[in-house]
Amino acid sequence: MLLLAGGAFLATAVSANKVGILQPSKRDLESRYDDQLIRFGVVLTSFWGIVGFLVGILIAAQLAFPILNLEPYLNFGRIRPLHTSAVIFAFGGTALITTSFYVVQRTCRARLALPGLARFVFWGYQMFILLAATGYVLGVTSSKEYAEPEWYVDLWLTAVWVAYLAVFMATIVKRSEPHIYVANWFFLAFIITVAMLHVVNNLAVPVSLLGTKSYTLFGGVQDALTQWWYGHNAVGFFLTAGFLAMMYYFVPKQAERPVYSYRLSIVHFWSLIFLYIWAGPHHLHYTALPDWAQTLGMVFSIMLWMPSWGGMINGLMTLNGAWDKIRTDPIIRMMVAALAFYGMSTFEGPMLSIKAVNSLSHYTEWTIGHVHSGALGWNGLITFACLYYLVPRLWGRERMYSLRMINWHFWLAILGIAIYAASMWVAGITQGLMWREYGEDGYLVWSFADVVAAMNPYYIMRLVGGLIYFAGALIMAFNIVMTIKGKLRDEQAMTNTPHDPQLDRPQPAANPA
Ligand code: HEM
Ligand code: HEM
Ligand SMILES: [Cu+2]
Repeated sequence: MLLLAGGAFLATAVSANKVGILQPSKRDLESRYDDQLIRFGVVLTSFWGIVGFLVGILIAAQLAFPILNLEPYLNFGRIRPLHTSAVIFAFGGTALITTSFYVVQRTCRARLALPGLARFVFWGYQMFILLAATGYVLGVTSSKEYAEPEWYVDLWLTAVWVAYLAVFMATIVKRSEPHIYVANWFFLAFIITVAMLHVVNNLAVPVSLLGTKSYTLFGGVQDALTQWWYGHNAVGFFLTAGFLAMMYYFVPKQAERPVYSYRLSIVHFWSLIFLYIWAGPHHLHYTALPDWAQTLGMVFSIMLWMPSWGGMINGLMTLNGAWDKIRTDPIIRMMVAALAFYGMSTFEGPMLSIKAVNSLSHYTEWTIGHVHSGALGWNGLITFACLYYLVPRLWGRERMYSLRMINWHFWLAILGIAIYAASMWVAGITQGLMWREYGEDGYLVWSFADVVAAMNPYYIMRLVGGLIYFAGALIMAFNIVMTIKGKLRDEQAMTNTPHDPQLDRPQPAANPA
């Protein structure tokens, strides 16, 4: 409450003083598009990424070295949701709002509608992040995974989100381009579905008006089903539909090719949307949920493989005729890797949803490996690539400060993901097999504590993978700062046979850098 009051005070002060954070700046009023929020968004996305990865590293270290559980504010139970919210909602959410405001203006050839409300959306969402994060550290939680914020934060986010829908829709309505490009379809599906999921899953009765505690409206297995209807579709519409929207704009742009198949994009859009909504019960296999509902979740998950790969194929095939760019353009290479990880995790997901497989994988680190091959590989890499696309354009620079640093970022990220995912896959399958191993006398061979101890080396490996991934993100942050400052690193081209016109500049004979 104090934070809200402080935020409102700050907002009033800032807008009264016309600092230009809450109003379009002069530069943006004169330019064709309203890009002020997008510049803030690019910086904040990088910032939240670094924060979120750092908290991920902290909890990874806590699992490897339990002595790092610092009671009460920094114990694992409070910091884990801080990590998941920081990466999904702060890093991912800011990236989505930022890119959606950028993309909708370009593809509609219209300025952002309702500029005042757009500023409320942007800064109000940052306020939501602060409200949620402070709550977690203080032990305020609704205990619903990925929906941990308590009722007062939920209400605030509802207001912000309705405004977001209004700004986005109004911009589409006033478009001067008759066609609504497919990226906007995906963004709209993301905004509308997240609104529905958020409102229904967070229906709750507060205990008191001035207290933080509330109780959910649902009970028992209904609560579990509502929660995973939400949780699964948070993956489907936040981490997938929204990021596919980014993919559909930035991959063709960077590749300088039209999207491979417009028809495929429409077909996989509608099938993705209709199938995702039903797959949630795969999170509740072998629970009190009726068996038919579990099977339903499994069947829809397996069908989901196809529209998912439809998106991957459409993205990859957009490079038709420009495949050499993978060698010459590190941003394209990052996009291709992101799509490959999207394909991998949407193959693994349907497999995990098969009940026989899930009986081994559920509750194990395998799930964590699956999550991070999607999160680090797909969401992380596609966001980094979009940031690299945006920064030079938003600040009017020729290119990023250093292309070679993008290359370093790429390889560090790939190495980090490989170590993270591989260690979790091995850990998870080991864990699952140890839990179910019977001896000849019919007793379980391993006690629970034995299995915990067996995980330790993998936890340390995962920590190393996370640190490497993080190092790549630090290089990106440095690269972005230098680009914004207007610096250009004098460096040799990535290859001697350049394709990208940006690389066609005459190169010095020797490498002075
Ligand atoms: C340096 C990078 C990262 C590290 C070191 C890291 C580490 C971790 C750790 C240690 C956990 C807890 C695992 C457990 O309880 O067994 C976790 C959970 C999670 N992380 Fe990350 N993470 C990183 C990046 C990300 C990113 C970028 C995202 C999403 C965009 C993400 C999403 C999640 C989610 C959704 C969970 C919960 C998984 C579940 O409950 O099944 N993480 N992470
Ligand atoms: C066709 C697509 C996908 C299907 C069918 C699918 C299916 C599954 C299944 C069966 C689980 C394990 C449930 C359990 O045993 O508890 C799971 C967990 C998870 N998946 Fe996926 N997955 C898909 C794609 C993705 C992608 C692309 C991402 C991330 C970008 C992702 C993020 C997650 C997360 C965060 C969890 C952990 C939820 C939790 O327990 O906290 N999934 N998924
Ligand atoms: Cu799911």
